[in-house]
Amino acid sequence: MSTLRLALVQLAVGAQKAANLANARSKVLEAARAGAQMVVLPECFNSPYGTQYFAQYAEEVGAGGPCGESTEALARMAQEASVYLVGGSIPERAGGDLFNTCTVWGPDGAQLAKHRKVHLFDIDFPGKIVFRESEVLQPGDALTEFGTPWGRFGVGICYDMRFPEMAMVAARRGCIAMLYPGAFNTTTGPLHWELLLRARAVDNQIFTAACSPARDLAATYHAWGHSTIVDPYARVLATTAEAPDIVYGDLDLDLVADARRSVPVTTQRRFDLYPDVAKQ
Ligand SMILES: NC(=O)CCC(=O)C(=O)O
Repeated sequence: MSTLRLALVQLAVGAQKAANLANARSKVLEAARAGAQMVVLPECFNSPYGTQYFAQYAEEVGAGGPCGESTEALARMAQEASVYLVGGSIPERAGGDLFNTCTVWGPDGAQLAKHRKVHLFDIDFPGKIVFRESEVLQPGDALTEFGTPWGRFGVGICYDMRFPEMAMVAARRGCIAMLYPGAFNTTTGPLHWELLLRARAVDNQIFTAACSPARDLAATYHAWGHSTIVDPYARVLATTAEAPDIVYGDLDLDLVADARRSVPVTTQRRFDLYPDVAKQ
């Protein structure tokens, strides 16, 4: 189990939820036919991305199995394709609250994890973009990992990748990769998307991957695209532009130990000098 074929489905997401689910299914099956063993879908894969849409597209999301149209579809497609499926994210309704939530499914269709976006995307980039998820969403309150035959994986959603502590804690707990369904935009994407993925990778000597929706210039939010996989040396292993695509990467898992042997920062930390940094 020292190589993993990972696929990121850069999906064209539109206004019809049923069409988004059907399109996701067909791309997950296509990735599986191409040998993918784990597939990642984008942030907000069943709905356009925007605070005005979340309530309309929201569904309940269980922790122990499917309970709405989208999670039922995810469980079925993981099983049909026989892959580990990181099911992007969907707007989740829980009581009176809404969350931005990722679910993870095993090849038998069992639910392995549920992550609610912890850091909400609230920015004001003068003259470029104002976005405030917190106007309609609540933040999650837990970090998320799941186990596979290849090792443990951490999950974050988009803006979560800006917070190094999250990836650092996952790596110190033994995760070999951080996976981020994400939808950066045409302002922050060119500035920071690849930089952040490579930074999280080099700091922690893990793989990182982020899966975006394809860009739709008719939508209210223009996703950056550029779904990307980075290795533990912070090299870009696979990437794409903004059109619908599937990005494949063959992850040589020995590279995690290899990078840590070559540049042994994991054993050289000086917690005596920064004791307030979580030593997990
Ligand atoms: N959906 C998001 O969280 C977008 C994050 C983003 O664009 C950023 O710059 O951060």
